[in-house]
Amino acid sequence: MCELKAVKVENLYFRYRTGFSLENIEFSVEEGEFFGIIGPNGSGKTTLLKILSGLLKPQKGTVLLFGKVPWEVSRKEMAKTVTLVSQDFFPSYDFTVKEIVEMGRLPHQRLLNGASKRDEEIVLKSLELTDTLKFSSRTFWTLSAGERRKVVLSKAIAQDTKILLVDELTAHLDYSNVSLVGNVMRKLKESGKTIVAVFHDINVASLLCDRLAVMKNGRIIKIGAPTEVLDEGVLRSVFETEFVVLTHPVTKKPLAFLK
Ligand SMILES: Nc1ncnc2c1ncn2[C@@H]1O[C@H](COP(=O)(O)OP(=O)(O)OP(=O)(O)O)[C@@H](O)[C@H]1O
Repeated sequence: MCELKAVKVENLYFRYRTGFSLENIEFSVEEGEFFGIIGPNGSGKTTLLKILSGLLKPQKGTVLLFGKVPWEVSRKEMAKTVTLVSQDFFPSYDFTVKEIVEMGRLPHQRLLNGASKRDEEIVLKSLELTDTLKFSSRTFWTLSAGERRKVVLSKAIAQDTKILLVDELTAHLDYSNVSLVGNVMRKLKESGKTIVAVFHDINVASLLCDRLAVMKNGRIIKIGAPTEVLDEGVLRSVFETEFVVLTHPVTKKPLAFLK
């Protein structure tokens, strides 16, 4: 019997009214896999994540998350299956960090019942994991961009979905926080979560991901292990600039540098 894929996309076509389109998108992600998406600005990476999260509906093709079509299940069921850690999270009220992370537990609560002791424990653990517990009583907008990024990730961790979609995992983070967030993602993967993440830093993608997809002009150009994708020829044709690819002396993963 064929095992259910965490993510399965077939023959996907999506077009914005302004003209940009995603075409012939086909890939699948195994449960527990860390799948990275790289590609130039405007190649369609965020649009693809929004489709996977159910925020946008494609005009053609199939999208299945554990066998279910995102826009055909209830919002509550979706919110237990998948979460999108987006670049643009703008709370409309000056919530505290703790209140933001508590929002991640809402899909698990019954109307009027409020937060349980377990919800509280999960919120605290999520804050601890990303080292944001120290900010828990500060309001979201008093934090730096990098600190806010980690809070939004904490909220997603508290939501405890089977799939995490992460747009620009390391944007605004310094080296110690890239390392911290990388370790958090590894722990999530070890606990069985499926992660699909967009990266601008292809070397961080190489170090963290099991497989990578490279996008250009709304199409997937190549999918494979980092060693197959971080190839000088592939990178040159996708980013239209020269690269040199070396091997990380410790992890043996490929690392790409501008020539
Ligand atoms: N809501 C929208 N309406 C119309 N066009 C859009 C919309 N959102 C994005 N686009 C366009 O679709 C294209 C792909 O955008 P998308 O944000 O998916 O690219 P990306 O690969 O994530 O880019 P970046 O690396 O710069 O974040 C771009 O040309 C963008 O201008």
